[in-house]
Amino acid sequence: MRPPFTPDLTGPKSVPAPDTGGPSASTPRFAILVAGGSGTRMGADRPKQFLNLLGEPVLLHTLRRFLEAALQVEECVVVLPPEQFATWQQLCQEHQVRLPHAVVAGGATRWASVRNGLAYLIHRPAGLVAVHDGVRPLVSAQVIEQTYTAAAAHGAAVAAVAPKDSVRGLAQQGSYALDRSRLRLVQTPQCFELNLLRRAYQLPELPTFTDDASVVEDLQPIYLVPGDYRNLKITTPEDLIVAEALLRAEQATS
Ligand SMILES: Nc1ccn([C@@H]2O[C@H](COP(=O)(O)OP(=O)(O)OP(=O)(O)O)[C@@H](O)[C@H]2O)c(=O)n1
Ligand SMILES: C[C@](O)(CO)[C@H](O)COP(=O)(O)O
Repeated sequence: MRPPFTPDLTGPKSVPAPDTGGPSASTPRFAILVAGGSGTRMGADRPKQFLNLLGEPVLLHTLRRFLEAALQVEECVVVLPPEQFATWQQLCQEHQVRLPHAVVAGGATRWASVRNGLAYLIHRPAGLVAVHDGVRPLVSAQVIEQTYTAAAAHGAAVAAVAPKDSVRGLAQQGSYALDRSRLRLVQTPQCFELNLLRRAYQLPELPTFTDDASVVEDLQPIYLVPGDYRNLKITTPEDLIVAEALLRAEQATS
């Protein structure tokens, strides 16, 4: 694996004193933005994290959400496919990005990318870490804040929303109705005590790991915080159209 590099480090790096107690208001906050995927379902000419969303790459919007709001994120790690480092560096120059972040090489799966991002935080003795999809550029500061706060209280907290549609399970013959009042659609951020997430990511990868909550849940119950229907994951082409509309609406009211 290539060593991590930092395309732009304008802010001073502070190393906090070791934290001996549980999480508190002063617990350091970290963020891992995973953008190591290839965007197969989008079918674009480049990974969807670099697609243009109202003048800026999707990933830059996401980075701003974490670093421009008053969330006190001390260190932000962006995970990218190693062959895309140069693209991101160029985009950062083009858009004059002054947001301090480290860049780390991703892996073959989201799990491997998160694990690599986590490894970058090795020098941090404790804290709270948010894992967020680089392709969820519309996450609000409120959802991020509430997820960090809940993780401080419960160890593991994940943003989620109730399904709006009816839901059916697949059976060998046909399908059957599920009680949607007992189901939630899981989003990111997913926030954890740093050492809990480290322990979870030391276990072997399973095919059932689709997010971080599924990696952690054998070690710690997952607390759900209200997510936001606007916090969509850009996955297929129509998501980009919806994201543009939502962003325009947000800009019009701010
Ligand atoms: N090896 C991987 C795979 C995914 N991700 C990231 O995890 C998030 C959610 O993944 P998904 O939407 O599935 O992204 P892709 O894997 O890029 O898309 P696809 O499955 O369509 O190829 C994205 O921010 C993606 O970049 C990652 O960091 N490393
Ligand atoms: C992490 C996630 O965004 C939560 O909804 C989702 O599980 C990612 O899934 P994908 O298979 O990588 O699209």
